[in-house]
Amino acid sequence: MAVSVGGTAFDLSGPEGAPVVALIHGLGLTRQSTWGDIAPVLAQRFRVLSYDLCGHGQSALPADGSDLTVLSEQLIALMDELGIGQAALVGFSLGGMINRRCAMDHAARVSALVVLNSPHERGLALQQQVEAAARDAGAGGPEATIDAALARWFTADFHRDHPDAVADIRRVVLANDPANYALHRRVLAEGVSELIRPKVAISHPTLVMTSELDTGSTPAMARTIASEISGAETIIVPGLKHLGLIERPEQFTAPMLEFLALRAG
Ligand SMILES: O=C(O)CC1=CCC(=O)O1
Repeated sequence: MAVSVGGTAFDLSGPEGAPVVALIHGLGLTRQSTWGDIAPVLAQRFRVLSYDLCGHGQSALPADGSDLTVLSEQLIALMDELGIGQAALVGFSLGGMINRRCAMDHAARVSALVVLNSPHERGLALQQQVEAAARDAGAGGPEATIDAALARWFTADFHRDHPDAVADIRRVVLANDPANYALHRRVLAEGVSELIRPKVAISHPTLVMTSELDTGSTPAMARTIASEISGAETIIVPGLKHLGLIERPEQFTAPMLEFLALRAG
């Protein structure tokens, strides 16, 4: 692990000189908890950059508030410091909102996008639920939403067969600074509005994936995201929920590798 001048904790692995793939985790998670099983597989072929979002894991708290622009600039500053001109951006959930913001604001720095289990226009009822969760987190921190989140994120089979893995994720989420967690829950709730029918067209090669049973980043949303990006492909992974990439990482790495091998260079 290393820490950038701006206070971002990161890991860089894989062959020097290979195309760079940057991995962006989701709300309340960390680079290691999200990409621990995936980064080593990608690093057999790509130079892999994974890092902790502002105020998450081992990265410094945001200096002055946060939104998708702050989070996208965090990645660009890290790439600048590491001398990375261009990278394929793989973003999970909130990370899949950050990579879309980055593609709009820094098109030339992005070779391709992989948007994983990431939300889009929610409809009134779901939007109100997500905003209520942000208010609950504002009042009670990650404790207030963790039980509902773990039920939404993992299948009943995974809860039964892998209680230790679920407990690990619970610990990671509960370790968050409460104010920072609530702040980023608001970014997750409110940030989608700037991504719907994007004002700046995204035209990068794009793969959009989600899980069949993901109720917050639904298959319909994935198809809509793809419909707004020219030529984007969509894959729906059967039988999994929001954190399908932790439950069955190979279901995500295989199509990602195939896509990135053709498009990340
Ligand atoms: O809490 C949710 O279900 C949504 C979410 C999880 C990680 C992320 O970025 O958003």
